[in-house]
Amino acid sequence: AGPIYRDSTRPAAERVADLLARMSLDDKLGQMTQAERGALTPQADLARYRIGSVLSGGGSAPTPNTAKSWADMYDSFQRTALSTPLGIPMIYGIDAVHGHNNVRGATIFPHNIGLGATRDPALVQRIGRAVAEEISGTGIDWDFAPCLCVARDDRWGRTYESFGETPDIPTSMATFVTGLQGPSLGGPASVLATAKHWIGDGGTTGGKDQGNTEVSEAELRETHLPPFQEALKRGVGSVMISYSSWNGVKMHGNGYLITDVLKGELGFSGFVVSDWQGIDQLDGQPGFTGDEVRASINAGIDMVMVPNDYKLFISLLRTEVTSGRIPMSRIDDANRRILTKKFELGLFERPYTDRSYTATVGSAAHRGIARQAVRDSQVLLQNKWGVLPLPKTASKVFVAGKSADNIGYQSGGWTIDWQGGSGPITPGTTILQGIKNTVSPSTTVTYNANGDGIDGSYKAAIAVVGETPYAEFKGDRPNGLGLDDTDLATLAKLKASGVPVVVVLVSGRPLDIAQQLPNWDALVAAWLPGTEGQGVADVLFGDYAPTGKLPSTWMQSASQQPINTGDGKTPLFPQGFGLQYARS
Ligand SMILES: OC[C@@H]1[C@@H](O)[C@H](O)[C@@H](O)c2nc(CNc3ccccc3)cn21
Repeated sequence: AGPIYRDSTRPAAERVADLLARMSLDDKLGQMTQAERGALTPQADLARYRIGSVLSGGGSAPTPNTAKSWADMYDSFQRTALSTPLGIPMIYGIDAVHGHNNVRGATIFPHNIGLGATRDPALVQRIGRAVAEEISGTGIDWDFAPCLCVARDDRWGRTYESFGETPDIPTSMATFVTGLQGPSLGGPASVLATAKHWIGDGGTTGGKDQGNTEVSEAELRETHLPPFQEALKRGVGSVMISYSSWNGVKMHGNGYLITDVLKGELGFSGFVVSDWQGIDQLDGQPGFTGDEVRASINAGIDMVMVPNDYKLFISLLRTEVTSGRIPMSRIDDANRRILTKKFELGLFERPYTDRSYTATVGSAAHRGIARQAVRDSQVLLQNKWGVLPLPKTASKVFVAGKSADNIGYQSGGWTIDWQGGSGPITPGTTILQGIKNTVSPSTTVTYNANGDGIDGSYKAAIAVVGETPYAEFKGDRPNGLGLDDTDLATLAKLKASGVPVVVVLVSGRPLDIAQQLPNWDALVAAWLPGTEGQGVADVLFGDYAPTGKLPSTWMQSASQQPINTGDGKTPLFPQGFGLQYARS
């Protein structure tokens, strides 16, 4: 019989204890180190430095970017990891935050704000399962999702990653964890989930990304904690620390909230991972130092997303340990947490890609789930004289707007590239294509992004407008949330034609549109629907009635931000608002 840690019939705790006893200090330090795939050159460094985890940052993909080459890449890294004396498998993490969004051809689901509008936790669980299958098909075992942020200020560039502005909606959508992991880790296509970002990322002053959340502990616990409690109840295996600060203290160095509250009071038994270069920010200077390594590890961080200078990290960590400034008990605790999840995931038994899932990437079944999610996320905000649903048999329909025929725009950030992109960046159905698929063969659909060619002969004009993609701090909008000049010009042209105007807003958050709204006959918030734009047309032409409800308060003006339900301010539309079609 081999060593206990290789015996899959033994409880994880026993296997961990046996393995830990066999590990050198270097083995242990390596397990706490996560390196970016592009930084691991030569790849043999993964073994030489006993690196325990690899990640793809946003957009960091193999060439060609196909599911098969992702799986081949994963297996190659894993083979290197297993070549070490103890053969501890590496765990690979990625941001699959609205589908396996770095992989070309993957199903791209609506971003979380749209899923919040569905108020359907069971649907979100099904989405988690579908995403887990696509992730598993590429070998990857760990998803840096769901973001359980409670976005309080729409000026924040990550508002679309939030399921809603009050804790009840993100809490209800923690079902995504169960979808990803399964009822317990290690089952079919089980992928480790990450509750992020601990804690208070959505509550910063002014909605500044990586800013300062200035609230009492009672407010922090009341508003930002409940979604994490639900994720813990569902057995979430990892928690990622927020870049933000709480009352001026960087979360990445906050021992009270990480160790005393998350691990102690809440009893979190998984492992805590930093954000990308998160520990570098503790001293306000670029790069990381031994002091920052010590402060973050002693605060309770178990694994550091370095992600590039892993040699320096390991060297500094070793010095902090041999000097006694980081106790060995902390190192062992971090290793126990990390190794427990690797054992529970079944990585020691099944370290390589299960190729039976590779064909699920972008499958019709998954795209069908995504299309349903798109339908259910549409929120009808205005519908004068019941202009919606549009008749499929209308003789002529005009479509305008920069976002009507653009997979990149309708998917938003975190799609193929970190910041997203424009045009046919991955296979999907644009909203325009969806419209064309829906109308009758005798209907003429004319598309012009700027609205050129509109005249009174059209039954209606559909203007698909809104935001171009962004992620994180690049999406912060401290100086206004209005439509851009391109969209305003398009809308003015349509208005001048006298034809009824149906506006479809493709955005990651409520926008400041109160002034323009009276000129529109109908308004549908489509959020960031992803690749299955057919779901928008399904609602516009009545195959499905709109059922979406606002997950966040819709401002009258950006000057009201932050504006949230119950704060006494008068919104344009309250959280929970959503019209239905008149009974036909
Ligand atoms: O992609 C890894 C993490 C992600 O899980 C976190 O939610 C997010 O806060 C996060 N931000 C970065 C920073 N990304 C980055 C991309 C290109 C250049 C520099 C930094 C990485 N990550």
